[in-house]
Amino acid sequence: MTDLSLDVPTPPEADGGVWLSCIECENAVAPFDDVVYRCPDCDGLLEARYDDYPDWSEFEGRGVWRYSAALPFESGVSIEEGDTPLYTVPGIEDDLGLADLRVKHEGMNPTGSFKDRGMTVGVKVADELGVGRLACASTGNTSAALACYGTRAGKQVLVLLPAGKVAAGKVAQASLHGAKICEVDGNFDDCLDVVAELANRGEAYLLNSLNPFRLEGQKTIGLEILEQSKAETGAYPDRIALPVGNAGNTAALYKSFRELVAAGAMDESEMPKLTGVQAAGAAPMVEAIENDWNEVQPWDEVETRATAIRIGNPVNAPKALPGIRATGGTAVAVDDDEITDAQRALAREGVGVEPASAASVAGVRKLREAGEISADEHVVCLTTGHLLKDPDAAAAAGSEPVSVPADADGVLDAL
Ligand SMILES: Cc1ncc(COP(=O)(O)O)c(C=O)c1O
Ligand SMILES: N[C@@H](CCOP(=O)(O)O)C(=O)O
Repeated sequence: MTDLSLDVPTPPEADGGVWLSCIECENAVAPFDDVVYRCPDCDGLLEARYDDYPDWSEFEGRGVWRYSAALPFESGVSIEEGDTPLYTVPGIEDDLGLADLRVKHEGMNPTGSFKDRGMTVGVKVADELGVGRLACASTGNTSAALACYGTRAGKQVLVLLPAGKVAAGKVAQASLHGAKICEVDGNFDDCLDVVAELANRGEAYLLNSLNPFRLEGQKTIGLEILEQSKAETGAYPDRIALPVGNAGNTAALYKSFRELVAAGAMDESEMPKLTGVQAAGAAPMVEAIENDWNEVQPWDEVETRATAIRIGNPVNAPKALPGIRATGGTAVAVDDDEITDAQRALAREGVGVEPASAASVAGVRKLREAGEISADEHVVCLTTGHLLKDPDAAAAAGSEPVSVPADADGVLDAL
């Protein structure tokens, strides 16, 4: 398995101190001469590489672009993404018996998910490349963010969704922000195959997390968690638990840690343990970690209430599996009822999330009960999308309204 080294030779044609390198064969590919998503030699995944890596002193401003010294550009197509809250959740923290538990709520981004961080960078790259049509496959959030940022940049946006499997709020967002929506008779993985073929034919620029520049934006989640945790608790977290679908965030957070280590800004031993959580009905990454496999075996049939992570073939697994292992983390599967319980618990702390997001908290509960997380740990759970993304799931997890007559006594009688 690859060690995801950042120490690869700079290609002579690298422009502006950033280029792409294959994580498998370390072949360097100049970024802007060509539109590439995989290594032309071995089909491996690509990662952005830089001449040098910044330390904390080089970051200034707010949001994603605070970290521009670690990104391919100074600025992008922005609507003030990032800078999301790191909430305390004292009720859940007590219940789980943890020294410190925080929730990094990415649902507070402009379109209500972490995808905005990726799109502000990815759409900027698309603009620099001069491409006209942007496309993605999506379980919903990627399509909402791409529609929003792509349209703002004046691009045509095409999104492929698995028919009947995307939450209502997300389809509404993609539609109103101006995307052309195609509903595919297949699951997310089928949609990604189709959109990848369109991209390879040159019909569209792909902005799923297979695009390494999108993950550069998502890297800022890791940088922000570390900075906020240090400021608020005096230390980096011991562990970051996150829901896993296509495994882009796991890959991106690990890259943010590796770059800080390369800059001498963090010791390798300080990297938080990356802890991936999947829905039991879509858990190929968990299967690979549990069996110590170097590759995931794709699942053809996937099902879960957490539709955002209803993914059977996580494209970023070759980047994410080493991240989980190198940080001493793990992966765990939770069932749909455990996800809904965690969604309710978060809502009672004032943190409204969609089902996939609640998987992170459900996973920490499971690992804590199994004794795999100790009481003295400082844990951050990533909650990836807002409650209103999936109003049907929220209503089903909440309580039924009661019908009352239009008078005060009638209301009091119903209490
Ligand atoms: C709300 C939400 N949570 C989690 C995920 C999983 O993130 P990743 O694909 O980076 O593993 C997604 C999409 O994949 C999502 O939309
Ligand atoms: N949950 C995602 C699935 C696609 O993942 P991506 O990160 O590869 O774009 C979505 O919102 O569509």
